[in-house]
Amino acid sequence: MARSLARLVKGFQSITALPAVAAPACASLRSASLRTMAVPLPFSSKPRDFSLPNVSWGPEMLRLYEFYNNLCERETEGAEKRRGPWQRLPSYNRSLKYATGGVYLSKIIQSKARLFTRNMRNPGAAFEYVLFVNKEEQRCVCILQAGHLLEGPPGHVHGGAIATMIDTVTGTHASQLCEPVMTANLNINYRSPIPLGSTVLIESTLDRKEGKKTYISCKVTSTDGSKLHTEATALFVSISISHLLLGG
Ligand SMILES: CCCCCCCCCC(=O)SCCNC(=O)CCNC(=O)[C@H](O)C(C)(C)COP(=O)(O)OP(=O)(O)OC[C@H]1O[C@@H](n2cnc3c(N)ncnc32)[C@H](O)[C@@H]1OP(=O)(O)O
Repeated sequence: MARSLARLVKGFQSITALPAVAAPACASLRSASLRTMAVPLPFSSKPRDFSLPNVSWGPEMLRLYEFYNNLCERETEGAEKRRGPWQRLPSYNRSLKYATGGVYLSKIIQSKARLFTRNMRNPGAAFEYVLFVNKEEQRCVCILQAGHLLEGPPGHVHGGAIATMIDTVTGTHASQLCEPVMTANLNINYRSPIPLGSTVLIESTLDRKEGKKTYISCKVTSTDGSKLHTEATALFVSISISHLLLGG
């Protein structure tokens, strides 16, 4: 147990040493940058990246994915590929498992733990989404296809499912800007229902940062932007790892 905890602490130290990226999101970024540096990988076997296209994605979801994915790379005059203004964020269902030492924590806490939004086995049944971040503009865009298990009012998406996605998008965005964070406050105005099975855009923008506090605004719209479905504001507070381990 003592050795496990030591490895765990070491693992978290290596994760939190990364600037401006939350632990789950930084896993892939770290592995990518470390791979190019030929340093031993701190992460275990290949996790499934849930934010890549699968058979359940409809034409609108795929079209928007291609649109933002193309903005992740730009071609220079010499046909050389360079990093574009946007970056796709990979997404895993076991955040802890893929960080050094995290596997021990996931055993200590609960080995069956899975990220809420990524725990459906059936592709397309619930939350199908991909996030892109634009660090220059300090904004995030999520393309969401809402599956049939998310029903609230007949034929429409449950308000709690919408809140979950807003929390996920704004929380991921805040995590990109500072250390690990937790949601302190989330205010939501539901303006028009979201048809079940439809694809929508969730856009998050940074309002301001004040010390430990990050304020973010968010809106959910139809993919052509003509229909506003939901508006929200969120406050995230930076936390230390001990806040998670010791419960605040
Ligand atoms: C891998 C994929 C990633 C997906 C992302 C998913 C994101 C999901 C994020 C979540 O859902 S987190 C889960 C839901 N949130 C919680 O369970 C948080 C529970 N609350 C806490 O743990 C603590 O209350 C909290 C960390 C939010 C704050 O505790 P602290 O002790 O760190 O803060 P503190 O009390 O020192 O306050 C710091 C500042 O924040 C302010 N503050 C704290 N809570 C507030 C609040 N609720 N409303 C307004 N202001 C608040 C507080 O007034 C103060 O302002 P000042 O610095 O100006 O004095």
